[in-house]
Amino acid sequence: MPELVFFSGTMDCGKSTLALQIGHNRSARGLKGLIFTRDDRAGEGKLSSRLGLVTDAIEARPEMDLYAYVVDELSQGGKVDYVIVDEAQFLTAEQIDQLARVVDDLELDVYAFGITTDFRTKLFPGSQRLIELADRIETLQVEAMCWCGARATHNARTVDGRMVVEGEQVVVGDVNDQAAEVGYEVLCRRHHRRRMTAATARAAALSPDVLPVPPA
Ligand SMILES: Nc1ncnc2c1ncn2[C@@H]1O[C@H](COP(=O)(O)OP(=O)(O)O)[C@@H](O)[C@H]1O
Ligand SMILES: Cc1cn([C@H]2C[C@H](O)[C@@H](COP(=O)(O)O)O2)c(=O)[nH]c1=O
Repeated sequence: MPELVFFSGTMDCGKSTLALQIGHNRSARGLKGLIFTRDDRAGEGKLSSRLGLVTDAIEARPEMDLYAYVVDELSQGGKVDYVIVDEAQFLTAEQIDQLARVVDDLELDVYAFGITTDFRTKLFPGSQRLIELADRIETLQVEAMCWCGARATHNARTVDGRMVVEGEQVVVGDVNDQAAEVGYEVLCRRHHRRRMTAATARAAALSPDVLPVPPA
């Protein structure tokens, strides 16, 4: 039975790597997939992993009808056995409905990869619709970690090194990019709530207020 599967997790937990692996294993068996993405860090029409692998992909612009695209491909004699979508959080709710239609009417598996919540802990529209419609939601097994060692469950945004909780929902960026004005860091919920990034935790540990006081 074909499925709409949502592989979700924080930033930097291996989603794009898994997307590339699923595509690789299927193409090794002669299957042909369509790969969509939107706003990958590597640029337009690319699906890239931090492990260094990158592949060409179809840029899923907001106005694009993904169901119609797959139907067009098939009616022009193209072979499509499955569909992969990376950065699925950026898709519109309508586009997720179109993906569900690809599964139900064209009987193709659709594997969607994305983060669920933004830097304010609010759902992205694409992720919300995937949670509503997916046959299966898979949490990535390689867990990203907060600086405290706990499993990272939330994505924080930093601007000039300081964690922020207001701003545009979409700003393409990366974790561990010291040079960028806007950066990201994955945190556990406790430290996201306290707005405590690795840098602020380090600064607090060095502050005289929390240094052990020697006995008088
Ligand atoms: N130098 C490295 N050696 C081993 N694994 C790495 C290295 N750099 C990144 N990774 C792995 O790649 C993961 C990020 O993969 P990626 O597919 O880009 O994540 P996502 O798409 O979820 O943001 C990291 O969690 C880590 O497991
Ligand atoms: C939390 C958050 C992230 N983004 C952007 C930053 C990256 O470009 C992508 C996530 O990519 P990854 O492969 O999962 O690392 O999303 C954003 O625009 N807004 C946010 O709140």
